[in-house]
Amino acid sequence: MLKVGFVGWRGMVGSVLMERMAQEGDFTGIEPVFFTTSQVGQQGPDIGQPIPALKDASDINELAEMDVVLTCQGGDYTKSVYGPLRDSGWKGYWIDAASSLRMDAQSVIVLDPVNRALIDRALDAGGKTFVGGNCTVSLMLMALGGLFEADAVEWLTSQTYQAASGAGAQNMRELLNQMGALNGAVCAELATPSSAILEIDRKVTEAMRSAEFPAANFGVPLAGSLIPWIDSELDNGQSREEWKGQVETNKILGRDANPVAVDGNCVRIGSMRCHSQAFTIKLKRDLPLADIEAMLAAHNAWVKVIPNHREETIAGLTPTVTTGTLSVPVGRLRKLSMGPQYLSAFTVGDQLLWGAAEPLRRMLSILREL
Ligand SMILES: NC(=O)C1=CN([C@@H]2O[C@H](COP(=O)(O)OP(=O)(O)OC[C@H]3O[C@@H](n4cnc5c(N)ncnc54)[C@H](OP(=O)(O)O)[C@@H]3O)[C@@H](O)[C@H]2O)C=CC1
Ligand SMILES: N[C@@H](CC(=O)OP(=O)(O)O)C(=O)O
Repeated sequence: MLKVGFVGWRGMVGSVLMERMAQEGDFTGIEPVFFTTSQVGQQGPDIGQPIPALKDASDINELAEMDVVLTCQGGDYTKSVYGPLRDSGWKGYWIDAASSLRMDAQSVIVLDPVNRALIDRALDAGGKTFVGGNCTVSLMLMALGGLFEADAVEWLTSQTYQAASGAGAQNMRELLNQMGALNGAVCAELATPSSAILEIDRKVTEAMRSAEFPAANFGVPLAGSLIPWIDSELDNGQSREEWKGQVETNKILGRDANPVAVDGNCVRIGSMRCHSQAFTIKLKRDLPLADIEAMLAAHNAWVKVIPNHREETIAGLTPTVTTGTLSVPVGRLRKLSMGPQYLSAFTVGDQLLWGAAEPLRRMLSILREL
């Protein structure tokens, strides 16, 4: 039975992973051991079976007892523990949510509905390090997998609308506090139907710009606004989040030698945990729209093609309907006026599920079946 050490299980991504594993009965058939960076000796999560007290996540000897270490603890943890653990001679499987090891030559970025063959080849070749992809990249490939599988994409540009959850749990709270602060600034006027909208707008703007506005985590207002920069700044003018688009897409697809160009703008908006993305896709050939829809729909069990009509779109292609589900709706599919090889598409996905926890859960299942 696989001895699996879980690190980061009580964080936001880790909690979603625990929930999914419980739903799928994934704790049967493994021996789970829970680790912590702050609560050594305390009780681990209730998973319906006895588990030992929490172990120290920095203890290399304890980690080396595991067949698999699955971490959602974050990049700093990975950087401090992975090297020493491997250097100790540990030959176990490392499954990670953080980005630090993604581009490492030894690691595979896992998204099995898209790259199961590549994962299997890596396992056959003795690969031991499997990392979840960036959320926008994974969600894009779940939505557009059919087009990539058919090698129909010449290049792609994406404009993202990324949720607060991508920045962490505190940021989700801050978004709600910002919404509350905006409402609080004008609740008297809102209760009076005759109050002037421009006066309401002036007060909202004043509240947003005030030094008291709760923005310690985002640094600036998100509610009532947006933030067109995610992650750090690179020398070429891209944000790191934008850079991940091309490098991770091609690594997942195993196309490093013949990469597809992927670039765009990554923007934080006031959604809770669903990332949305608008794509302009240059196709390699002029495919009929019906064929494109069929290709996309057939690619995996979670993608859902939404007909390009107003009612279906506003009912089925939003964060509100998608949040908390594994469904990846893709719609607004139409040829652009630039020509028949230019396709427009829009997708939404839960960034904590397919964007983070689900590929890791499924990688563990693949190991369990070996
Ligand atoms: N947020 C996202 O959208 C995505 C995140 N990731 C990766 O996953 C990593 C973890 O992200 P995320 O889950 O947001 O991190 P969290 O900040 O929610 O959790 C990280 C750790 O913080 C510790 N912690 C301290 N106080 C608390 C508390 N009150 N509640 C829960 N945990 C607490 C826990 O460690 P301990 O039990 O040891 O104290 C926990 O494992 C990221 O750094 C990133 O690398 C990957 C994809 C998407
Ligand atoms: N950067 C993503 C979330 C995330 O954690 O991404 P990554 O796993 O690539 O660091 C966002 O802010 O929406």
